[in-house]
Amino acid sequence: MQVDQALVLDQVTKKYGDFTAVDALSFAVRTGEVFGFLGGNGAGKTTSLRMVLDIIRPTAGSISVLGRAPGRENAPFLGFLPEERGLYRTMSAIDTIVYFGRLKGMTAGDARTEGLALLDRFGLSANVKSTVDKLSKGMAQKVQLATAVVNSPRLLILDEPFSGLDPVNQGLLEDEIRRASAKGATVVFSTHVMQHAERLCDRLLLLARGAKKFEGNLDEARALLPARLTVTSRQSLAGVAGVADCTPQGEGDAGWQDWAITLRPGASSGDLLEHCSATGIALRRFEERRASLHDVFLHMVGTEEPVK
Ligand SMILES: Nc1ncnc2c1ncn2[C@@H]1O[C@H](COP(=O)(O)OP(=O)(O)OP(=O)(O)O)[C@@H](O)[C@H]1O
Repeated sequence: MQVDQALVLDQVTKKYGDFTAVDALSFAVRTGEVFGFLGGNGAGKTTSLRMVLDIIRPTAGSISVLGRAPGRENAPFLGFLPEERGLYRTMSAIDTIVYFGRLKGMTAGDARTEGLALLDRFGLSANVKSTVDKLSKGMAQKVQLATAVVNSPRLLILDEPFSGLDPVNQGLLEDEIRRASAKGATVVFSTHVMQHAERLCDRLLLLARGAKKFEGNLDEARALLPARLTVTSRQSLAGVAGVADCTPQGEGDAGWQDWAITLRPGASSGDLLEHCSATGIALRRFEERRASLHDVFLHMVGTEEPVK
């Protein structure tokens, strides 16, 4: 059965004693999208994903995974890369992948064929028979990624998948996420590195101290921040409607001055440009500085999560 929403959390809370790790969290991941699950250390990302996978149970609220409650029946359709990586050290790379493929209901033959193709794609064709303890950390992580995608899951969940990978392998992982998505999978990945999310996500959720701060797409996230502009004009634009701040930059040149402008929330740079042309304010430069997801994150979440 195809469901419109691959994953739904409804008012999910997880408490450890008196401590609330996840606080009445609600969100939905649409079928086929790449969804970023973002938050700083201790925000509650791993706790949430573990509840989705039925490793731990919520204190309150409900979860729907591919239209069903979390549980073993979902295994054939799911792929999971846990934050704490762990494989049997004395098992070979290919046997490890076949083992996980079998757990998800694949035949040994199919798991082996797909496993060999994955090892080849991940640059590990010379390590097919190497035992995990003979692999570097990054290589072992790629084997673990292969165990997560071997069954071509409908829902692929990756907990901090980029940590521990060098830039080349981070790129390879981004490609793998795009590949899974192109094949129709829904992908949810957690990260505190905003650049990956910026490049990959259709939509994202910002989590802080267990609670949702934002859910939406990148443009919606950027719109949360007041627009910033760099303008070169002969006069200050302070006092013009929509301008919150107008600060001179540098020395100026023959009457022309650079200004760093911050608009009021909701004010648009287009309106400001129109005002300048309508009132005859001469401009040599008018550039909007696009907010990064990192800026949004700092604005919404602040820099610090409580360290426990
Ligand atoms: N078994 C547990 N018992 C008590 N507290 C826990 C337990 N597991 C997690 N926590 C607490 O719940 C909070 C959320 O932890 P979680 O691992 O979900 O965060 P995270 O967003 O994945 O962080 P990180 O990016 O650092 O991995 C933290 O404050 C953590 O200390």
